[in-house]
Amino acid sequence: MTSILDTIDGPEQLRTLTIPQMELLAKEIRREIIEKVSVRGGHLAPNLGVVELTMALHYVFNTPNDLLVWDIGHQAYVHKLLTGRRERFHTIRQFGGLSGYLRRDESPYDTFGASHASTSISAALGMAAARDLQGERHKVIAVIGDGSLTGGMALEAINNAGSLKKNLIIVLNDNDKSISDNVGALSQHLSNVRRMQTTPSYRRLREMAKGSIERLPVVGDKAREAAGRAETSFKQFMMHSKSGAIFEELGLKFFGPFDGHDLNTMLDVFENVKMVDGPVIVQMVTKKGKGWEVAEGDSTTWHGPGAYDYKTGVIKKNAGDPPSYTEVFANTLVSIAEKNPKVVGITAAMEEGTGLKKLRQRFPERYFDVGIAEQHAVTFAGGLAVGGLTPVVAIYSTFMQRAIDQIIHDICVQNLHVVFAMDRAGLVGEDGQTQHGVFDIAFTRMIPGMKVMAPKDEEELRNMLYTAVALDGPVALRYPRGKGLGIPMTNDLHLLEVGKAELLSPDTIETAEQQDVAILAYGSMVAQAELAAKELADEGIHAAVVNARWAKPLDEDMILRLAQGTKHLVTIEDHVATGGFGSAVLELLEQRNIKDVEVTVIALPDKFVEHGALTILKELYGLSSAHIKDVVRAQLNAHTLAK
Ligand SMILES: Cc1ncc(C[n+]2csc(CCOP(=O)(O)OP(=O)(O)O)c2C)c(N)n1
Ligand SMILES: CC(=O)[C@@H](O)[C@H](O)COP(=O)(O)O
Ligand SMILES: [Mg+2]
Repeated sequence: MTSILDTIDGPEQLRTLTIPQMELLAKEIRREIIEKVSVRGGHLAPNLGVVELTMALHYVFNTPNDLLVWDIGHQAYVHKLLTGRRERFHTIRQFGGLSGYLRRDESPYDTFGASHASTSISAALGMAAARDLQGERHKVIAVIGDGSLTGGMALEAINNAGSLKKNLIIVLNDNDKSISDNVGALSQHLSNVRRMQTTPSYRRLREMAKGSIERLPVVGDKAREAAGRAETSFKQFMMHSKSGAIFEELGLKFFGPFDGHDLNTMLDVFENVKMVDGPVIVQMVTKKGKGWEVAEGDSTTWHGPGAYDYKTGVIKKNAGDPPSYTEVFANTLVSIAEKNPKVVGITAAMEEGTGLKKLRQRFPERYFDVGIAEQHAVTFAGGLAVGGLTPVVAIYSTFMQRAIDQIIHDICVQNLHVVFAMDRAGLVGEDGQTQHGVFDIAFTRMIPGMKVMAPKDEEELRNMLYTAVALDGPVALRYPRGKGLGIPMTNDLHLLEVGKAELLSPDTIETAEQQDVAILAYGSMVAQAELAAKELADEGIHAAVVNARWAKPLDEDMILRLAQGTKHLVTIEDHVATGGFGSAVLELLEQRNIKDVEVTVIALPDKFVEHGALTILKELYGLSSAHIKDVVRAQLNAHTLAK
């Protein structure tokens, strides 16, 4: 039997449906998402929560002429299904398939690329300003979550919108959740607004609203018919109620809260809001994970699960996998904090992802979730450091990009002792171009006073964190997404010497200098370098292997000795070539005027790397032992030919 979803090539078909048909479609969309996402994982609960909201938006607004701007875009799967991407939906987050976020090059309905939070209002306001300057008349609608509203950019944009007075509709998708529980005073305020919905005074207002539909601005017949009379009229009251006072004070009109799963209400509200002049905020209350019990019951676990069995609701796990770098980091931080009462941890709304939840559980008073506010997190850490504490700021590499000036201006210029623990460094796989953490060596290494390191495995991560906490001044450390190498862990923690690399093979620097080539590997690339060297030895090619440990300060002595001894260097890192570890090695050779050394830098090219399984991406971009071997052979062949 043909489903309604099968008949939807775009919003124009959606707009021909009746409310009962739309309700059926909502069920089909949920089933489609639950089944397709189960294969490789993805952002499940956020999408189940916005099925009706997305339908209502595309129904009422004339997309893509009216511009719909989603914040983050992790909740845009329904939007994709309704805008001509149903056929390819099963490819989502896979190499060559649909992106898990929004991309302007994927569809004209994706008006603004995203995946980092809190950008939608700024982008939408810019679009509204461009529209007005050019005499155009379309609507611009930003859809932002309650979590994303905690981000500074969103608040900066509201500040700007309140004074610019452009026609702009901001839909607040309020599910009372970030990935974990939402935090902060604004979130608390929204909870209070939501609570009004069930208070007696609200119910009284609702009663009063009955029968006064004639006072509404003109609405389309369909929407009027579809709308519940009480709810539609109630909006009029809410417009001037105190619930959104904080926004009204800033010059925006506030409507809500409304039930974000009730199509009748939403169609009417959006039809009305369309006709309001100036910037407006509409609060839609939704439930993360809506429609699937398991996800509704634990939306944090189901925010972005890996593959799962959609029949049983069990997330697939490989038994016996080594602990992840995140887990090792989190456990180590707790044991360091147990001995050192000055250590505190900061997360920007990522207590699960960074593992900092463990610190919260052990030392709640020494744990700070500042919301999606990376810039604030860093400067807040600066304040903690001035106050005599040792802050460890745990932020994914990609999100740390947000806070480059805070790192420079607030921490490094003042040489404050703050530890930057950058998880998800390197390629992250399915999350793709915006989430790969491939710029952090460059943006930390360039700053005076910063120390920069990366561990070769999870055991070394423990010692690096221990070292970083024990040092003084700013220290950055990066480690990858996913499981460790399965190295047996010791209970000891020991200090690493600053700027000292580890020669892995051969045993002494004197022998290493005599090898055919030296492979200098940074962080998680060390394992590939060791493998390559082992296999090259079978071919009679002898390679020294170095675990670089530090991108700043470099182990200049070791690098120079190997360069001058072997005359062949290969560097490898999971980071862009520009400004990375290899770049640092080249700068050193240039500064010392060493010219007669052949150096090949294996690193990511000057482009945004697409999404896909890590194995595919690493192979494609040469972050593999096979590629190291090819490079070494080419260097040595060229050398032989030149002789
Ligand atoms: C700058 C930034 N920091 C952190 C994240 C990680 N992150 C992804 S989704 C999310 C929660 C967003 O909450 P909300 O906006 O309420 O959306 P919901 O998932 O509840 O629909 C976070 C913190 C991000 N995408 N961007
Ligand atoms: C949307 C977003 O930014 C996060 O949900 C991100 O996808 C999390 O990545 P991890 O799965 O690596 O924690
Ligand atoms: Mg939310």
